[in-house]
Amino acid sequence: MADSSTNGLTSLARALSQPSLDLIEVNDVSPPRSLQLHPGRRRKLSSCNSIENADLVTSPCAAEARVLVINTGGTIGMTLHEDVLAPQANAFVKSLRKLPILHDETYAHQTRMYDRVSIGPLLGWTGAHPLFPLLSKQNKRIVYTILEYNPLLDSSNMTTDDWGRFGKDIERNYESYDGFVILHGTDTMAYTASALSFMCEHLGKPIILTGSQVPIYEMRNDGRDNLLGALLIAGQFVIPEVCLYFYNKLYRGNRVTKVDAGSFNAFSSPNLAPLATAEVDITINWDTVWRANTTAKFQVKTELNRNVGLLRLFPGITASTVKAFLQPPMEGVVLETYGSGNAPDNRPDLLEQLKKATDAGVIIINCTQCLRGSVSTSYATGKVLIEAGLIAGGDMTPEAALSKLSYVLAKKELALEAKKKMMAENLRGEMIADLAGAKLCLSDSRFIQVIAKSLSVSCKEELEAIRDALTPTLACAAAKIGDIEALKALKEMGSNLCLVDYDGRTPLHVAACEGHLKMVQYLLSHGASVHTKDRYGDTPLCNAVRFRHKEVVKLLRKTGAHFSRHELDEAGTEMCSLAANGDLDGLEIWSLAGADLNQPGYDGQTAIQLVGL
Ligand SMILES: NC(=O)C[C@H](N)C(=O)O
Repeated sequence: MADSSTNGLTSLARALSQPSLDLIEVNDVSPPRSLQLHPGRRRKLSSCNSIENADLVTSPCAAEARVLVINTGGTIGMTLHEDVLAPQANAFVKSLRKLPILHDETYAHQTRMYDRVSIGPLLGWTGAHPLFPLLSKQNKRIVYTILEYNPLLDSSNMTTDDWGRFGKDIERNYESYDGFVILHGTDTMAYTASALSFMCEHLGKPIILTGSQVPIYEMRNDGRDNLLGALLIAGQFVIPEVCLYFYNKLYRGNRVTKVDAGSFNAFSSPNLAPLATAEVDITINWDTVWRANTTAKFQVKTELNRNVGLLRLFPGITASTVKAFLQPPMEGVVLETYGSGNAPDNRPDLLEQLKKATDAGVIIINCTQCLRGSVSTSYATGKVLIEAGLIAGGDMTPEAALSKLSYVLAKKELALEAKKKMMAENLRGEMIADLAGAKLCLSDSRFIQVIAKSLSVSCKEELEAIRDALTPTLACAAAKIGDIEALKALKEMGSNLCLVDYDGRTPLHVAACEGHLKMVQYLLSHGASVHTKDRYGDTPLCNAVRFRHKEVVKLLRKTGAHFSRHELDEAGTEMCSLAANGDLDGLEIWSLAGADLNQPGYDGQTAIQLVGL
C-alpha cells in the first residue's frame, strides 16, 4: 500500500506535468577549475574515493535541466547508531536509487550508454543526439548529480568554513547546472541560507537548501517531499536567490528561522510571504522574487569575519555581562532587544557600555526578539539605542543580521562608516529598510509589491486594488520630486496616472505647482487631463499660475487648459491684489494663462485701473 508521503510526491510530480528525475552520484569531489564541464563533455574524476558512478554528465538536451545536489549531511541522510541519529557516508544515494520517483533507472542507463558511445565526438558537441530520448516539453527531465561531502555533518557541527566550501563548489560548477540544491541539517540551516545569500554576489540561478526532520529511509518521512520539491523548483524555475524549501514552501533563505523541532513544518518566514508554494500547482510568487539587477558576474565571497556575536537582552542583565561581551576582538554584535527594538532607558550603566563599544568601532545591530515585526523608534526605550550608536536592523532575523555582519565586516576595502551604511541597507531582500530614515525610492516598482506583501496580499485582484489605492499618492509624490522614472514604473504596473488622490489632485496638479516642465510634458503625453479640478476647484493651470511657472502655463495653455468658472470668479480680486502690490510679473502670468486684466475684483475695480495702465 502506498504511504501518504508517496501520494504527496505523486501529486507534486503531477503538478509539474510529470517531470522525471535521474540521479548521478559523485562523492566528496568537486571538479577543479581545469575540469569544468562543458555541454556534452564528460570527465572522469580520478580522485574520487568509493565512487560508484563518478561521472558528471552535462546534457545538451533542451528538455533537460541539470541540478547539482550537494549533500552536506543532516537528518535527511542519517541512520540510527546506538539509539542516536548520525550521518552515514554513501548510504543516501543508495537509498535514492530505490525510489523510482527520484530516480529513473531506464533513463540513467540510456544516458550512460549515450556517453559511452559518444565519448570521442562529444568534445565540443552541442546539438541533440539520436541516442537521447526525445521528450516533450511537458516531460521536462531533471538530471541531478549528487556531490556527497566527507564527512557528512550534523548541521550543529557546521562553521563558516563550511559555508565557504558550499559557495565555492557552486561557483566552480555554476555554468554546468541550471540550479543547485544543498541538503543540510535543519538546526543551522537558516544561518547557512542567510550567509550564502550574502556570500553569493550577483546570483542568477536558484540555490535551494533543504533537508528533513525524519531520515529519508524511514517509511513516514518528509525528506522525499522536500528533496523532490527542491529539485523540481531548482530545475524548472529561474529564481535567482538563495532559498530554503521545506514542507511545500519555498522561502527566501535570509528570511527564515527554525521554529519547530518536532514538526515537518519546521521553518517560518515571519516577515516575508513564501516565494513559492507547492500545492496542486507550484505557484511562484514572481513579484517577491529578489533580483540582483546587475551586469556583474556571479561570484562567491568566502571571506567572513568571525568576531561577531548575538546578545539577547533580558531583564536584569548586568552591565558587566554586556561589557565582557563587547570586548575585543568583538567587531560586530546583533543585540536582540524587546518588542519593536527596545531596551531599558533607565539603565545608564548598560547604555554606557553600548555607547563605549560603538564609539570604539563595534557595529551593533538592533534586532527584535519577537518572531515577527520590525524595530522602530516609537518608544523612548528604542530611541536610546539610536543615541548609543546602534543601527536599526529593520525586520531582519537575527540569523540574517549576524551573517550579514560577518560578510560586511570582512570587506577590508571598506571604511567603518561604509560598513555601517551597508548594514543599514537592504542587500539581498533580507530586510525592509527603515523607510522613515531612508530616502524612499519611488522608481523602485517593487514598492507597491512590498507594501502588498506586508499586508499579506497574495491574489492578483487584491494586488490590483492595493495598486489602485496607492497609485495616486505615489504618482503625486513622484510628480513632486520630478521623478519621471517612478511614473514610468507605475505606468508599467498598469497604473492609471490620471487617478486623483484624497484631495482630488492629480500628478499634473502637483507637477504644475512644482514647475516640473518635463514632468508636465510626460503626463500630458500619457493621458493626463488639463481639466481635472481638485477638491478646491483648482485646475493644474491655476496651480502653475499661483506658483508662477511661466513655461508650464504656456504648455498647459497650448494643450487647451483654461481657468475653471470658480477660478475665473476669483481671478478679478486676485489680480487686483497683485496690482495693488505693483506685482507686474504676477499679472503677466495671469494674463498668459488667459485671464482678463479688465475683470473687476470684489469691489468693482480692475487690475488695469489699479496699476494705472
Ligand atoms: N533535522 C535535522 O536535520 C537536525 C539535525 N540535528 C541537523 O541539523 O543536522
